Amino acid sequence: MKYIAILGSTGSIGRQTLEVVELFPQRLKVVALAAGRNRQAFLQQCLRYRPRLVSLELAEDAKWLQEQLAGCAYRPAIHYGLDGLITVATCAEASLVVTALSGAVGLIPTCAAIKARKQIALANKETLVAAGQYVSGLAEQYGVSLLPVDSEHSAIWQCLQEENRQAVQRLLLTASGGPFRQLDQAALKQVTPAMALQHPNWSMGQKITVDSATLMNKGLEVIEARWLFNVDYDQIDVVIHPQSIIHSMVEYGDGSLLAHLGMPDMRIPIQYALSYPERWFNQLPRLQVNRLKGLTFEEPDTERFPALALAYQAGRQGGAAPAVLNAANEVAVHAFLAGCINFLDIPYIVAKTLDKYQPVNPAGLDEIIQIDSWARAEAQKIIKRQ
Ligand SMILES: NC(=O)C1=CN([C@@H]2O[C@H](COP(=O)(O)OP(=O)(O)OC[C@H]3O[C@@H](n4cnc5c(N)ncnc54)[C@H](OP(=O)(O)O)[C@@H]3O)[C@@H](O)[C@H]2O)C=CC1
Ligand SMILES: CC(=O)[C@@H](O)[C@H](O)COP(=O)(O)O
Ligand SMILES: [Mn+2]
Repeated sequence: MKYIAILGSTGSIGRQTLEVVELFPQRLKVVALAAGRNRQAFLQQCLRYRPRLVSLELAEDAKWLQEQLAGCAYRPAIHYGLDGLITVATCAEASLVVTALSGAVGLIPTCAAIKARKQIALANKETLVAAGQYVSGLAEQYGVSLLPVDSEHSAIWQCLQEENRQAVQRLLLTASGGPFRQLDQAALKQVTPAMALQHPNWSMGQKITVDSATLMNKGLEVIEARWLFNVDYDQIDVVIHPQSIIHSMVEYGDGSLLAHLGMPDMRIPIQYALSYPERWFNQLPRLQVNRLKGLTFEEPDTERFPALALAYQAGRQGGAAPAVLNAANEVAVHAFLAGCINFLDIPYIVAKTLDKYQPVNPAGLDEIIQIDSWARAEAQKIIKRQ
């Protein structure tokens, strides 16, 4: 039996993780759950999975949950806030923590889980973008594996052969291109949040869906791949593949390309991270290769979608530049969703925040968090000046 804690259980990845848990009741058990503000959904999850330890973002919601469960035989320990996330991430009973929070809020609890020697099923890519060097060093120090959940990274992980690691030439991340792949600059300026939230192939949380539309998601994934697989940026390429059937590829030095194909269904990579090193049978819908109409590929256009180039630039610059990129992007996406800025302002705000940043090599987590806060404040100032 694997005992699991989930950070972000009410979100897209969190809910799909619980679906996978339901497929394997003899093998997976939920022992701790944490969520944000969706207290109704969280209450239902608590009643269904009966984790002993739970947490919500706000104290008032934790109190509300306590009241809802007052008459029940089931009485979990209820926490809240950042301390609550850390408590769930370090839950004594859990051997594996699924990090499914959205944004850099995942960084501190993930580090706490690593220090508590939990295996990490990592969906929260922003953790590795903001602090890739620190987090991968910490994982090595504590002998903890970072098991990829992100579909592209799961694909690469499955195409990497340990005996051939030296022969890897490059990683090829596929990108759908998002809903605006074929729009010109003038049309991009006019797109609304509702349009940006219509991903062509995947149903996901709001932040990552907007990131997919700007191609920032692929930029964050390039940085995530650099740290998960310990490769140089020169060895990571992005190719647009609008069908999202090939989830990524690994090119070897002899000219062989290994690709991972599957339905665009996050339960598959989530299950693999939970089952690893085993591969379990399931009844999920299968990819019918004979029914595919065609798989196509294009170069990404970084003129129309500059976020991808910004992420490569920040990644190559190193130090705290990726943390700045990530923080500014979180603020800009939030402002776009709130209707305060237009779609093209997102990469503009990220670029301007990076311009203001004085390069530093952060000494540790505290400094990374300080720089993250600084970048958020700078991005807000730029938005106010718009
Ligand atoms: N969705 C997908 O298919 C994929 C997602 N990812 C990555 O996985 C991560 C999660 O994405 P996704 O599931 O789409 O995101 P969602 O927005 O759907 O879910 C985010 C989760 O985090 C919780 N949360 C947010 N802020 C806080 C906080 N301050 N304290 C406690 N809980 C909080 C939310 O709680 P609540 O809703 O209760 O407020 C929710 O449970 C992201 O890093 C994303 O990039 C990677 C690949 C695919
Ligand atoms: C499902 C998943 O892993 C997402 O990160 C997805 O890849 C987003 O799609 P894009 O390829 O459009 O960024
Ligand atoms: Mn992905």
